[in-house]
Amino acid sequence: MPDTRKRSSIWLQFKDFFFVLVLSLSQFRLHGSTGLRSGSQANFFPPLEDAMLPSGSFNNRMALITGGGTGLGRAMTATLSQLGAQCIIASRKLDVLQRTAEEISSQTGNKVHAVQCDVRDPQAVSQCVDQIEALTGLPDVIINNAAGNFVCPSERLSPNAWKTITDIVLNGTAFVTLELGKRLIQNQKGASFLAITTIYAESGSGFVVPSASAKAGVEALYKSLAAEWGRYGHRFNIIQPGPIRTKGAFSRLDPTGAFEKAMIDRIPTGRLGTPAEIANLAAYVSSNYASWMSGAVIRFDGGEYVSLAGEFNELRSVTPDQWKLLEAMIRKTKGS
Ligand SMILES: CCCCCCCCC/C=C\C=C\C(=O)SCCNC(=O)CCNC(=O)[C@H](O)C(C)(C)COP(=O)(O)OP(=O)(O)OC[C@H]1O[C@@H](n2cnc3c(N)ncnc32)[C@H](O)[C@@H]1OP(=O)(O)O
Ligand SMILES: NC(=O)C1=CN([C@@H]2O[C@H](COP(=O)(O)OP(=O)(O)OC[C@H]3O[C@@H](n4cnc5c(N)ncnc54)[C@H](OP(=O)(O)O)[C@@H]3O)[C@@H](O)[C@H]2O)C=CC1
Repeated sequence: MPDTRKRSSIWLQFKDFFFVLVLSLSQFRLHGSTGLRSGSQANFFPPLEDAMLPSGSFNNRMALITGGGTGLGRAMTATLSQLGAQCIIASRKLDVLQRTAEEISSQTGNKVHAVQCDVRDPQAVSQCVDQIEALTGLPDVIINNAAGNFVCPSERLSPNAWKTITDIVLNGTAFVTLELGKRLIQNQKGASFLAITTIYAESGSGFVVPSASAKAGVEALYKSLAAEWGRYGHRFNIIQPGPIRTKGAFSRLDPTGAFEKAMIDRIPTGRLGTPAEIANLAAYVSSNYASWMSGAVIRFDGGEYVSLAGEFNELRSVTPDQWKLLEAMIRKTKGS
């Protein structure tokens, strides 16, 4: 390579490295390196971490949680297990699942089973359900939580990138739901189905377009089945979480941490959600206390969605003195 081209390629690599470094350092300086980052108004809204439902609420009940080895799925599994459920967690990485299952079982005293399953593959899903039937019988609670996502400008997406995300999120949820739904119907057993989507399933969002499209499809699937399969004893509900720190989500959606402060600043409750909070909500929706709830779409986001939606919401930054001036200006227009 000629010297000038070599020098410019080294400079480009250095520039990329410098960009990431500056983003990471500014983030560290503003918020510290770890922990639940929050603004001062978060003091009004402290998260409660303990299980909300009475103990034993899930005694003699079986729950399947896809993606239950990590993040939010793990928290939901821990709560259901603590409340008496026998849980089955399913995803691709058996070692991760087994570690989580052992940790939760040893804390709650209730068995957690680990079953390997790639939800993109309908045959694997069918085999996974065979395994579940043999281990525990058909579940009473199904939580479709597994997902894949990354931020990427849409013009950079390959067909396989699109297919990978939509296969995990939409097809995966459909395969699990249809396989279990059919077998439950055959056995005349009702169940609670819950899908974890996200707030942008409703609004759409740039830079996560395969995820937004697939999550919107999941919502249509669950609302449709809520109408069709009530007659078989099935309930279908949806939780749309806002941002909750997990390694899986944050490492793929904000890898440098540079966008986090702006995100928290626009959340009216001034903080991220916690895994325990969504686990309590998922437990309630999946429990018999919610037996009249079906077809519901529950937004659980600290107010982020409405905050992003209202075009005047940025006026929060106007000070009382500035309001005096603005009001005077507006009042002067009387009669004009
Ligand atoms: C503004 C601040 C935001 C802060 C956080 C906000 C939080 C709010 C969150 C809201 C919603 C969240 C929704 C979520 O779903 S979060 C959960 C995220 N968790 C996961 O994604 C876990 C599982 N993910 C994975 O296993 C991988 O990331 C996977 C890529 C989705 C699948 O892995 P695998 O099957 O091994 O796929 P490949 O690596 O073979 O890739 C397939 C295909 O995709 C292309 N690709 C992969 N990564 C990227 C990328 N970053 N950019 C562009 N393209 C990518 C890859 O090249 C392959 O395509 P091809 O064969 O054409 O090369
Ligand atoms: N954290 C957040 O801020 C938000 C999260 N959500 C949603 O919450 C849910 C959980 O996300 P979160 O806990 O943050 O992220 P994680 O990355 O921790 O969870 C995703 C899980 O999906 C599993 N998974 C991925 N691909 C497959 C596959 N092909 N087959 C089976 N399982 C698969 C993964 O396990 P494995 O790798 O072993 O397969 C993993 O356990 C997702 O539905 C996500 O969209 C929604 C809004 C906000």
